[in-house]
Amino acid sequence: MTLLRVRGFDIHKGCLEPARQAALIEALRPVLKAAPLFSPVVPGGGQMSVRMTSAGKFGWYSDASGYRYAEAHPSGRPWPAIPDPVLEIWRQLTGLEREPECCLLNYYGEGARMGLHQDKDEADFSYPVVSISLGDDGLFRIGNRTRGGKTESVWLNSGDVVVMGGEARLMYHGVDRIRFKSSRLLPKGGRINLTLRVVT
Ligand SMILES: O=C(O)CCC(=O)C(=O)O
Ligand SMILES: [Fe+2]
Repeated sequence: MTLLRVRGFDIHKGCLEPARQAALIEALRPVLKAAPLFSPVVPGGGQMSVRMTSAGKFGWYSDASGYRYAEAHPSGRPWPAIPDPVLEIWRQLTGLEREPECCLLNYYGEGARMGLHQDKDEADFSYPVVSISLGDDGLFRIGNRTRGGKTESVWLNSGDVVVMGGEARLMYHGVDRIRFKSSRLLPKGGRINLTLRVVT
């Protein structure tokens, strides 16, 4: 495991060994069953190429009227609890007493991407966002605190964990593309990214 620091983003390469990655996928199965993936509509009216769901008290949600945290899945059912092996990573890397209230699960299938954005729907930016990559490689792009300017990119591989805290907390970031089927963790291919967030 090596720590790479890019513009304040702490990138823990190879943080999770293969057995731990497989255990995480197992722990996520019941989450996906209770709260199936959906494709959010964005305020402009388009649909995200990433499919998503959440675990925790709050889930991230978007429709034509905007982005927000919601207390229920679009089905109307509450979000399932954040699995313990996921919380364990938060505790290990942040050392914080406070626990995340949202685990957003993004699934990137072939061709999916996520445009540059800031994570700013949370109330307190002094808490970091912890991002866990599983499955196919994803090209993560890091920008600045404001839109535009030079960016830097780094490939995130299965088992990498990024801590976005401090100066990085409000910096633009996104995923340009994935290398579909570069990993065998997910039988059908694709990339799962989990982001752990303190919301309120
Ligand atoms: O997929 C990733 O690595 C980043 C996801 C992300 O930035 C987000 O969900 O806000
Ligand atoms: Fe983000």
